[in-house]
Amino acid sequence: MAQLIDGKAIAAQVRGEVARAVKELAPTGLVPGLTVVRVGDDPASAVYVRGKRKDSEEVGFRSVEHHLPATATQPEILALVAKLNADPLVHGILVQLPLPKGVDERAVLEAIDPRKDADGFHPYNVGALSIGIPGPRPCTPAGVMRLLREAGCDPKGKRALVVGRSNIVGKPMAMMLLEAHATVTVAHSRTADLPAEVGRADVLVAAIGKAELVKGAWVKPGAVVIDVGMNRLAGGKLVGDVEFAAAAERASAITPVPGGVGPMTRAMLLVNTLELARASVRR
Ligand SMILES: Nc1nc(=O)c2c([nH]1)NC[C@@H]1CN(c3ccc(C(=O)N[C@@H](CCC(=O)O)C(=O)O)cc3)C=[N+]21
Repeated sequence: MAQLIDGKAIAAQVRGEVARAVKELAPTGLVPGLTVVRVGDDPASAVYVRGKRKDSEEVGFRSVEHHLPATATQPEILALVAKLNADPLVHGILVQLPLPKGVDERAVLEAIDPRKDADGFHPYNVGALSIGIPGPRPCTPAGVMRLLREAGCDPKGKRALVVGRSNIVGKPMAMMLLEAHATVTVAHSRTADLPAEVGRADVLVAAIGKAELVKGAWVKPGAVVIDVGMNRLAGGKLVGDVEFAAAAERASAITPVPGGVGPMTRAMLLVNTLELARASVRR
């Protein structure tokens, strides 16, 4: 049976580290500030943003949420981002995605000052990741790297397979595994033989967004399996992109859903904001 990688517990540990760092900064007068912009009334976004707020307050950040109506126009959103860019108390800005239809997401993400980019989604920071310049990194793949480390898995020299090629998870995940010296393959919806690719992977990161698409029987015995998927079934149950029970019989370690990657995504947002705040006094 596989070792269970407890994302909830590791995320709590990361929050503890961030809280300690915030206390150490207090005498200097620096309080990391995270501002979340939420547009419209997507119920899932409301839940996520509430969670981010709770996390930020727990670690001692200055936490602010701006909620714009679903009818907010792109110029209005850009004006808010410009105001936050200019506010010295704001170190991290997160614009909750997805944005309402008709708003150009790319234009909004590009308008965020890259030095305040809590998600690491700005094209400058995407480029920085690809050539190894330090900076904020996308939270989900950064959380996965931390989970691997905590599970005692060093990707160096291993075959890593990332299933999914999104800008927010798959692509940055591949870059981070490459930086960690893995031999990286990226599979996606047009991959010819996914079971064969999975069968070769020592480290498997599933980020497709389809419930239990990756079958346990495909998993290489002894592999480390990280499941980024969060799929809500009709009955309300949350499942990952990997068939958990069957995969756990073959893997050496595996993340659960929920309680795996999700809590780490939130925790890494705090790490990014702390680092952005620290960098703000160095310039
Ligand atoms: N600019 C931006 N940055 C984001 O990081 C971002 C975003 N927009 N839009 C939406 C997605 C989604 N997301 C989640 C993070 C953690 C959990 C999480 O903690 N999930 C729990 C379960 C929650 C449940 O039970 O529903 C878990 O996996 O254990 C979920 C979802 C961040 N997102």
